[in-house]
Amino acid sequence: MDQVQVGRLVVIGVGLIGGSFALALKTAGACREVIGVAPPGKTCEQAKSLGIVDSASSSLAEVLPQLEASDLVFIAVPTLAVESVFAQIRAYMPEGVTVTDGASVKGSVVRAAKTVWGRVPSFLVPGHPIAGSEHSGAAAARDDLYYNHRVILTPLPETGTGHLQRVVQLWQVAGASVLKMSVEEHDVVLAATSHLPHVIAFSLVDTLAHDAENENIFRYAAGGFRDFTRIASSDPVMWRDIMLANRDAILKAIDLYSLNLSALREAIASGDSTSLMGVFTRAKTARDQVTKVLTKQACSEFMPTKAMTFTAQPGGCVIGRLRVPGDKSMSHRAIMLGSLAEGVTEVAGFLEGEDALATLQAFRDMGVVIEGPVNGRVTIHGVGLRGLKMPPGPLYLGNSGTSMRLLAGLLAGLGFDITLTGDASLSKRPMDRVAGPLREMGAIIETGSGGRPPLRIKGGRRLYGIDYRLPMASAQVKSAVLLAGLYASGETSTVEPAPTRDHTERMLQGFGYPLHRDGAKSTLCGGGNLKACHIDVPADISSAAFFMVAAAISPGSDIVLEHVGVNPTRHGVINILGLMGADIQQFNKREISGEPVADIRVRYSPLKGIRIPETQVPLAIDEFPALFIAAACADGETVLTGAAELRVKESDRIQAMADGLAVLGVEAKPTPDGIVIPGGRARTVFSGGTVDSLGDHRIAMAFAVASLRAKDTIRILHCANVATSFPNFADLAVSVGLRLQLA
Ligand SMILES: O=C(O)C1=C[C@@H](OP(=O)(O)O)[C@@H](O)[C@H](O)C1
Ligand SMILES: C=C(OP(=O)(O)O)C(=O)O
Repeated sequence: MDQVQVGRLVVIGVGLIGGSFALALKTAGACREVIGVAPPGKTCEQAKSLGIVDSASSSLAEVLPQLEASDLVFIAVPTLAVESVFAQIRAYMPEGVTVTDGASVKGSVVRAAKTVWGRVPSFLVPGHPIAGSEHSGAAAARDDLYYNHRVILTPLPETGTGHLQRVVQLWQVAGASVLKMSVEEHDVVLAATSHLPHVIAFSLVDTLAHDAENENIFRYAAGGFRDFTRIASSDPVMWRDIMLANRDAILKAIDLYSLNLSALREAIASGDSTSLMGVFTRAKTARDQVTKVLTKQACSEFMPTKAMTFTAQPGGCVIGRLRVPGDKSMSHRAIMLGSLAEGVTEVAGFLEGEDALATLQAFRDMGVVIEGPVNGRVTIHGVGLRGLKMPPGPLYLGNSGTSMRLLAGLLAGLGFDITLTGDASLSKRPMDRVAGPLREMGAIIETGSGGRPPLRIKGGRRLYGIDYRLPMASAQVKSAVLLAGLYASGETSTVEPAPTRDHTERMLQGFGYPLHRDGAKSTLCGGGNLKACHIDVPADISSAAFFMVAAAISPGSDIVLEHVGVNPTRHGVINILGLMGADIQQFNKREISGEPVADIRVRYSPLKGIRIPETQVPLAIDEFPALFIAAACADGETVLTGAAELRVKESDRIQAMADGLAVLGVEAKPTPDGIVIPGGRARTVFSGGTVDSLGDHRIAMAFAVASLRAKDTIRILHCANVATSFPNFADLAVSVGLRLQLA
C-alpha cells in the first residue's frame, strides 16, 4: 500500500514503540514527513541520525500549531506522562488532527483525557500495539516490529469515525491486524496476559539478585531462566507507570495467582503428586495450544479456516504393513470411563486425534488429572462417578459428535450447569436425538435452534431410569442413555433397532460395572461404581478401511493392517468388501481388553457391484465414503439403501460424495436414504479435478484413495479435519504408495 495516508506524523516519545511506528510508516511511504518530539537530550537527535524522524524538536508548543487536518499525532510516552501531553495538545493543536497512543493501559488514558478536556475528544483514538521487546530506546526501533502483530484499539462512543478509520489504516499499513475492544476489557485482559507476567519476572529476578546465598546464581542460569525472565530487562519507568495506572486489574490478577501459587506450594510440601501433575498437565496443554494458535496450525477453536489441501497424483498401488492409529470410539470411552472410575486407569494405543483430544481436554477442564498422551499412552487419575468439578467455561468439543452426545448423557445427572459447544460442522448436527431421551429421564437440556448445539445442561437434576427404544440405529444415542443411567435411580435399558457398535457396553463391563445384555437390549442400574483398569486400544477399523479399499481397487496391491479392532459391530466394511469380491484375510485373531483384534491382509482382486444389505449399514456407518470409491471401481452398479444417517454426519456424506464423484466423472445418483453408484472396469475410473471435502475427514481420505484409479491429479480441499480421526494419514498413505502431497 504505497500511498500517503497522512501528511505529517508527529511521534511524541521516539523510543522503541514510537520509533518503530515511524519507521513502519516511512518504509511503507504512508506519510510525507515524520517529526519526532522528545525532551531535550539525545533521543530525538539520535532518532534523526538513525533516519527514524525527518526533524526533531523538544517543544510541542513549537510543533503542534503548525499541524493541519490530515496530520496525525502518535503518543508513545510512559503511561503516566500521557496527561501532560494531552494538556499541551489542548493548548496548541489545531482542529482536525487525529491523536492516538500506544500506552499499555487504556483506562488511565481515558481518565487523563477527561481530566484535561472534561470529556473524551472525538479526535482521540486510544490504542495499544501488542508488540515490543525487552529493549528500549530509539536504537531498538524496527520497521517490522508490528508486522503480523495485533493492535487493540479501544474507541469510545464519542470517537470520530474518520479518525478511527485513519488509525486503523495506518496500523494495517504497518503490517498489524487491528481488533477493537472496550477500555475495561482491554485492561483486564492485559493485566492477566502482560502485566502479571512482568510483575512475576521483575519480582523473581529481584528476589534472586538480593539473596546472598544466590550470589553466583546468574552464572549458572540456563535457558529456562533466561526465557522466563527476559522481560525483567524491560524499561522500569514504563512498567512502574503501567502498575500504577492499571492497579485494580493487576491486583486482582496477583491475588488469583498468589492463591494458586500457595496451592502449588502446599502440593509440593505434602508430596501430592496427583495435584502437581494436574497443574503441570493442564498448563502444558494450554501452553501447547497457545503455541499452535501463534504458529497458525489447525486444531483450535480460534482457527476457523481449515485450509489444508491434498494433492493426489494419479496411479500407483499400496504395498506394505502398517498400523493405523487407535480406535476413535474406544479412545473417547476410555477417557470418559477412566475419569469416572476409582483409581488410576492406564490406556495404551490412544488415538491422538483432535476428536479424542477434545474429550480428554473436557475432562481435564472438569478437574481430572490426565497424563499424556505420549505415544498413545495416557494415565487417568479417576475421580469417581461424583468427582467431576464444574469447568471454568463451556466445554468446546470441536468437530466431535461422539464427544458431545456421550457427554450430554454423562453430565445430565451431575450437580453443576454446563454448556457444550462445537465447531461449525458440529453446530449443525442434530442433538434432539439425545436431548429427547435424557429429558424423559428427568434432565433439563436446552438446545440451540432446530435442536442443534450448543447444549445447555442444568445441574442438580434427579434422573430416573427409563426403558428406551431407539428410533434409529445409533451407538451415540444408546451410549448417552446408558451413561446417564449410571446416575439414574432404578434400571435404565436401551433397545436398538439394529446392532450398533457396543464399545460402551463392553467397556463398562471391563470397568467392573454390572450391565446385562439380552439381544438388542442392554440394561444397567444406577448407583454402582467403576474400577480403574488397563485398556489397550486396537487400531481403528474405520481408519484401516481407507487402506482396505485402496488395496482392493488398485492392481498389484498387497497390504497388511496390524492389530485392527474387528468387533462384530464394526465388521461391516469387511463384510461388504467381501460381498463385492475383495480378497481379505484375517489372521492372528485374539481378544484384547475385551475386544476382538486381528491383522488384516488385503490384496487386489476385481470387485463387483452389489446391493448392500441394510443389516450391514450400522456396522459400516463411517466407512461408506471409502466404500463408495470401491463401488465406483466395481463391475456393475452398487445400490445403498437404509443409510439416511449418512446425511447428518460431519457433512451430508451422501451429497458430498455424489458431488465429488460427479467432479471426477462418475454420475452417482443420491437418494434420500442412500445412493446408486455405476461401476467402472476401466483402469482409470476417475478423471482428475478439484473436489471439496467440506471439512469432513472421511470424505477427504476417500477421495485421496480414489487417486489410485484416476487419470489425472485430484485436488481435495479443506482437509485439515483429517486430524480429527487420523492425524498421520498422509504420511502412512505415502509410505505404502499413494502419491499424496499436502499444501
Ligand atoms: O458411538 C460412537 O463412537 C460412534 C457412533 C457412530 O455415530 P452414530 O451413533 O450417530 O451412528 C459413528 O458414526 C461415530 O463415528 C462414532
Ligand atoms: C461421524 C463421525 O464422528 P462423530 O459423530 O464423532 O463426529 C466419524 O468419525 O465419521
